[in-house]
Amino acid sequence: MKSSRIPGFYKKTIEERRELLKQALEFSDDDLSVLASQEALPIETADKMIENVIGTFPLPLGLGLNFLINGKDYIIPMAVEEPSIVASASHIAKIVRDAGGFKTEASERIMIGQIQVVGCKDFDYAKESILNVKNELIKAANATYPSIVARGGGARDLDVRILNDSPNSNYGKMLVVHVYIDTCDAMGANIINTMVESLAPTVEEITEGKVYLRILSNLADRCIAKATCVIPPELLVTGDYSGEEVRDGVISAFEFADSDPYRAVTHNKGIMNGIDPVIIATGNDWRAVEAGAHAYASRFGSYRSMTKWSVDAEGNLVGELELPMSIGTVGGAIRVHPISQLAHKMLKTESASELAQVIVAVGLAQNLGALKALVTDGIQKGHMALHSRSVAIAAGATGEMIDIIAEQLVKLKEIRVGKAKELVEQYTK
Ligand SMILES: CC(C)(COP(=O)([O-])OP(=O)([O-])OC[C@H]1O[C@@H](n2cnc3c(N)ncnc32)[C@H](O)[C@@H]1OP(=O)([O-])[O-])[C@@H](O)C(=O)NCCC(=O)NCCSC(=O)C[C@@](C)(O)CC(=O)[O-]
Ligand SMILES: NC(=O)C1=CN([C@@H]2O[C@H](COP(=O)(O)OP(=O)(O)OC[C@H]3O[C@@H](n4cnc5c(N)ncnc54)[C@H](OP(=O)(O)O)[C@@H]3O)[C@@H](O)[C@H]2O)C=CC1
Repeated sequence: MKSSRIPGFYKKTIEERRELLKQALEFSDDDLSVLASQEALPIETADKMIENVIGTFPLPLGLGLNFLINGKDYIIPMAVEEPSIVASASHIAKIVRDAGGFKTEASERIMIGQIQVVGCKDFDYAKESILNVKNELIKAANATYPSIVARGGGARDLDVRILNDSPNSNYGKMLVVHVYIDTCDAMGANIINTMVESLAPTVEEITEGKVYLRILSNLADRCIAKATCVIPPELLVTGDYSGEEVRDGVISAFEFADSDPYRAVTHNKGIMNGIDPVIIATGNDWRAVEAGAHAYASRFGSYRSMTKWSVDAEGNLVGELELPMSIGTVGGAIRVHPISQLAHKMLKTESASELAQVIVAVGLAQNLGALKALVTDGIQKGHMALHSRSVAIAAGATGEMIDIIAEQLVKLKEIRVGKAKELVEQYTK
């Protein structure tokens, strides 16, 4: 990779952008041929991916630029329908790049499989009995999936919880076995589910209870990725706003989100604006990551901000984002969807852990992009200017008319479909 810093990329034509991408990634024409194809996901492939297929649903694929993470350049593929997300991520990545880039780290990648047991005669005895044969159960789980063990992963540990133990509980008492599994570079749902299903009969026998659910948990709190950035205030100057004003506004916005779930949910939606498009472009399961991220944001008892923004002793703005990141670089649709294969090739990540770290860095950038706009000019200025093109299309503009109508809407400060329809009518008269 040469550099992810490609100034004015957005002002080029699509052909010119592809050429610049080819140069930046040192790709051949063949590498990018899937982008030029009218049918990036062949219908025959789509028909094998899900059920009752009648077509495909294309999304725009844009590039998050300027990302420097742990000293390495990344061009970030982002599949998303909403305007201004890609621009905003690139905008903040450019600022953070000048501040030395994002720093990231990740925990080991341990996912959780759950086995639910009900109707035990003695729950404490059942728990003790499972823990007494923990090593045998781990061995048995690994025997059902030798290939993941050969790759250096597999079941590592096991734990037992008793739920609804209090006499005042509304629900029946149940025992839940947690199997902790290293799924290597796979998200691992199928690996985990195979393992916990295989253990179920033995667990029933030992606990003298009935097993119902045998499934992974999407609260992947042992599969964590964390990104940080430290930005001097002079890099945050925006129009007439000083860097210190922007920094303090961002911190206050964080404190608002961290104190109020009504704000936290919008703040966190802004973070997922960055995360989901990368998850989708890389063929990963965005429902799994979304569910895990929001549950993790509630881990201290109320729903709070996923990010943390503070000031350090030198007056720099410090941003942090830590999230469960149950993604893979293999498995699921990753090697099936041609665009996802290209996305992985573009990212050049060497492991699922590295990809997880890139994704949280994009989430952190996206949050700052939104907060910086919100504490200065407001969200409408940058966002609506870019949204104006979609509004023009929704009003019936086509071809060169789209940009003309969009510009008129921005000038008139009336970016709405009704106004756009009037302008389209005038234009076509
Ligand atoms: C839109 C910007 C970036 C403009 O911001 P700007 O200051 O006008 O940008 P600039 O002209 O100074 O350009 C700086 C860099 O930004 C990028 N950039 C700049 N323009 C483009 C473009 N057209 N296409 C692609 N990239 C663009 C590009 O990398 C460029 O560098 P260059 O290439 O020139 O060296 C800014 O206003 C912004 O970040 N706004 C926030 C947008 C946002 O957050 N959108 C999300 C949708 S709103 C939402 O859903 C979430 C929310 C807001 O509710 C969350 C919350 O409440 O917390
Ligand atoms: N609640 C949820 O989130 C659920 C999600 N799902 C879905 O499950 C899918 C993900 O499951 P997952 O088990 O990851 O996918 P797969 O079963 O498709 O793929 C994982 C397989 O890839 C192979 N593999 C090749 N290289 C590696 C490597 N370096 N590290 C790890 N494995 C490797 C392994 O098989 P081998 O060793 O044999 O080569 C492994 O079993 C997603 O599509 C998701 O949507 C399904 C159920 C529930």
